[in-house]
Amino acid sequence: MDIDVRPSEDAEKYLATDQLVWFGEVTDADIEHLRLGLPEDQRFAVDLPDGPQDLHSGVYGVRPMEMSLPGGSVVPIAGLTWVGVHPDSRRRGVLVAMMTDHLARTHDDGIAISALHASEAAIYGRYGYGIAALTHQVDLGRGTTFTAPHLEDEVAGITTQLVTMSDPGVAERMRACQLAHAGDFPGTIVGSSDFFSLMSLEPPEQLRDKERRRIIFARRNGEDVGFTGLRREDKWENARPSGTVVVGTFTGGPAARLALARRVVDLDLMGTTKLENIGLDDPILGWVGGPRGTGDIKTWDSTWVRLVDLGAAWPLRAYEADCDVVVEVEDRYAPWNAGRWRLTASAGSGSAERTDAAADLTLDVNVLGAGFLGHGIGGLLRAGLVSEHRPGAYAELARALRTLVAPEPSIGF
Ligand SMILES: CC(=O)SCCNC(=O)CCNC(=O)[C@H](O)C(C)(C)COP(=O)(O)OP(=O)(O)OC[C@H]1O[C@@H](n2cnc3c(N)ncnc32)[C@H](O)[C@@H]1OP(=O)(O)O
Repeated sequence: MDIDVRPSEDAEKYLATDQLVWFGEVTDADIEHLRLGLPEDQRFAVDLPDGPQDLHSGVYGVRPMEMSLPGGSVVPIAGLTWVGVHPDSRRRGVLVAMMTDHLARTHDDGIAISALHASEAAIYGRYGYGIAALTHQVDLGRGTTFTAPHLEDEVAGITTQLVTMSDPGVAERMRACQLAHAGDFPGTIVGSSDFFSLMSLEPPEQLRDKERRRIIFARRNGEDVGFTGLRREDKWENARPSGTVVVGTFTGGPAARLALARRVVDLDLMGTTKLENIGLDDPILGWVGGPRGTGDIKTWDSTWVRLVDLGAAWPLRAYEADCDVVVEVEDRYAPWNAGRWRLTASAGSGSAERTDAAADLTLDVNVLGAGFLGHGIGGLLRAGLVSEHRPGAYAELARALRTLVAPEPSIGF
């Protein structure tokens, strides 16, 4: 059955479908959330002929965003989000139709990369997305000490400033800071100003007993040089204050991050600091002497990347090692990518050209997405997810894609 995917012109129906999938009721705040979160022409829907009358059978949306790549370029990407299929329409191919539509539209719009945060691990690999950045969630005790002798001079010049997310100008300051540091932290996703304003929308029914999100800026010579977001949760145990401060992504250079980390483990009346989004090579683990210098530590997938246009995407980033490999790319959902490519990297620059030469490797396009931000993919050959026809060819490709430092996890979107 051919399933038609069209722009949704009915914001309330779109929202109500999303809220059914994500178990909520539509409120005035959700309408504002949708307005800030998704441009009107980036909301798409399916209405199956025998589907629900009052709701869509499926919805998805795209946030126009930017992402930094190895080498420092910051490029436009399609941020796939709000994917949901009505419970009565599940497992009838609605998602397949929506993903096919998304990839074709993104390609037609000249955007080479799509990215997302997945709700479940099993959904997006088949559509060509690979796990391109991992994230740690790390618990730290009150007053954890951080050792970084070669940053101390720089940290001494940094002060911190606590503000509330909804204070005037905060969203703009956050975006400016993120953009300024994105190039040094490949994998950073930079949202539009609306995206940051969206984060300050915290209606009472969502907050319940939580405090509003606060932002701490790191400042040097009167300028912002970094920030992080936090929310404190109040708790008393045996007459002692033992609250938890939940901290989001750190933005800024290493010295700003150190100043911010020291600040968030030293908040009055808190017992534990939960860092929710720390990259695999984040300096935090070095500062505390390794994983046993923390409390609980967990690892999850962060950004999933999809090369929508392989030929256009490959030269957008820089490469730390050379390679020259012929790859047979399997790509069921973006057939314009499928087939044989000569992928090269030389003196930092990449080029992707069509070729008839014999293939050195056969792999799904999701493998290239997984490696595109610099995350190590060498293990996928051992895992049997790549087929190698010329010994050593995969090592060449994986070394070229890998960066010295693992990519930055991104803020959820
Ligand atoms: C970027 C984001 O927005 S992430 C948010 C994703 N949305 C959600 O998790 C909301 C809850 N879930 C849903 O709405 C739906 O179950 C969806 C969107 C995940 C899947 O929609 P469906 O229309 O049922 O998927 P569809 O029928 O097209 O199935 C496509 C294939 O994916 C498989 N699949 C779909 N969902 C899952 C899943 N959660 N786990 C494993 N496999 C899955 C199907 O089995 C099918 O496989 P097949 O081709 O081998 O038969």
